[in-house]
Amino acid sequence: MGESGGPAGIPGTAQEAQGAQGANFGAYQSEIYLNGLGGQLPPFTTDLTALEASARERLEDGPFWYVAGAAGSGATDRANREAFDRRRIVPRMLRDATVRDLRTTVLGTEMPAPVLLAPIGVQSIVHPDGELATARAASALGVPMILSTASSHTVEEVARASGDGPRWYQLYWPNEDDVCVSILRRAGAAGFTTLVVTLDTWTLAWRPHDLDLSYLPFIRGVGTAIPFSDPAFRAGLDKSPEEDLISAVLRWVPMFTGTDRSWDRLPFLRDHWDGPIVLKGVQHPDDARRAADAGMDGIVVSNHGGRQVDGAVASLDMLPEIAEAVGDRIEVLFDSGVRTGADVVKALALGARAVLVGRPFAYGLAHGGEEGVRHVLRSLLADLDLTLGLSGHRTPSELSPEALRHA
Ligand SMILES: Cc1cc2nc3c(=O)[nH]c(=O)nc-3n(C[C@H](O)[C@H](O)[C@H](O)COP(=O)(O)O)c2cc1C
Ligand SMILES: O=C(O)C(=O)c1ccccc1
Repeated sequence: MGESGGPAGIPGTAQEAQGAQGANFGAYQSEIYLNGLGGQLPPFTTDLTALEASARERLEDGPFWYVAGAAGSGATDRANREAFDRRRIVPRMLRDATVRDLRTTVLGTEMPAPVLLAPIGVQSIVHPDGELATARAASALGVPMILSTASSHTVEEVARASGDGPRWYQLYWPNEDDVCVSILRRAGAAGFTTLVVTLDTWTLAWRPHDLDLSYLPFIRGVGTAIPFSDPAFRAGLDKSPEEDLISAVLRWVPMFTGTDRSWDRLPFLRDHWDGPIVLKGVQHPDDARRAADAGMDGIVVSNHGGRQVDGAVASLDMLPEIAEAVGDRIEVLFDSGVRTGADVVKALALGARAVLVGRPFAYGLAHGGEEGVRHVLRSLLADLDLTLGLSGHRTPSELSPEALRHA
C-alpha cells in the first residue's frame, strides 16, 4: 500500500523515515511546497472547507445542489459542522510524535489511514468518469471506496477500476427479495467484500433544492448501473430502461421505498452475504445495541450528511453515547460533516474507529475527475497526519475523549 503517486519521501525529513512504514502523508505538504518553488501549484485549493464555494462556480444548478443540498431548512447539515466546532483539540507537547503511523484495519480491510470514501450515488452527475475516477483515485492510495447501489457505472466496471484496492459495497435494500439477492450475488462475484446497508434513506427526504429544480438524481445517469442493469430487476419491466427510462425509475423508486424491512429481516442479508455487514445511518444507542445483538459487524453513525431528517441531532453529538453503548462488540464508523484532519481527529477521539468522508471528494471529482479526488484525499490524509502529530499523538489509537475540550 502506501504512497502511490506521491514523492518517494522528502530527503532528510521525518516523512522520509516514515515512508518505510508506508504512511508518509505529510510528504504531500512538502511536495506542494517543492512544486511551488518550480512554479507548479496544486490543482486546486488545499482548503477542503472552501471546495463547496468553488464547486458552485463550476457546476450547473442541478448537479451543484444535488451534492451540496440537504433536507428541509438545512438545520442538521449545519448542526453537523457546529458539533465539530464546539469541540477543540488540546495539543500535548514533547511526546515524540515526529513519526506517525496512521494505518488501521477495519473488519479485515487494511487501510493506510482511518478514512473511507462514503457511498455517493450517481457520480456521473458531477463528472463523466464518475465512480470509475473515484475508484482509481481511492485505489491509488489504498483508501476504501464504498460503492453506492445507485452507481452510474456497473459494479463490474468499478471493480476493474479499483484494481487491487479494497472493495466495499453499499446496499439500498430492495423490498423484492429476488432483486436483492441478485444484486448481492453480483457485488460478491465482482470481489466486493464488505456490505454497508443504508437504513436512513428508505425514501428521499424533503429536499427543497432538488424539488425547486425538479431534479431527481435517479434519472440523471443510473441507466447502465445496478439496479437498472440487473437481470432480476429488468425481468419485471415491460420495456428495457434504455427504451423507457421513466418506467424503470417508477419501478425502482417504490422498490427501495417499500416498507418490508425490520430488524427481523437482517438474517436474510446475512444468509446472502459472505462477509462483514455494516449498518449505516444509526443515531440512537439502542439501535446500535440492536445492531450488535443482531450479529452485525459494524455501524456507521451517520445522519446522511443532514440530507434526511431535517432538525435531527448532529451525528457527532450521538457518537460518544453510541461508542459507550456498544464498547468493542462491533466496529463503530462515523460520518456527516467531516471536512478536515482536525475533524477526523475529533471523531476518532470520541470513539470512531474510522470516518467516511462524503461531499469533499464529490467536489474533488467535480474539479478534476480522478486527479481531483486524489488531491482531496491526499490533502485530507496529510492534514490528518500533521494534526495528529502536532497534537502529540503517534497513532489514531492514542486518541481518547481526553484529547478534546468543549469550546
Ligand atoms: C450527493 C450525495 C449522494 C449520496 N448518495 C448516497 C448513496 O447512494 N448511498 C448512501 O448510503 N449514502 C449516500 N449519501 C450519504 C453519504 O454516504 C454520507 O453519509 C454523507 O455524505 C456524509 O456527510 P458529508 O457529506 O457531510 O461528509 C450521499 C451523499 C451525498 C452528498
Ligand atoms: O442523495 C442521496 O443522499 C442519496 O442517498 C441518493 C439515493 C439515490 C440516488 C442518488 C442519491
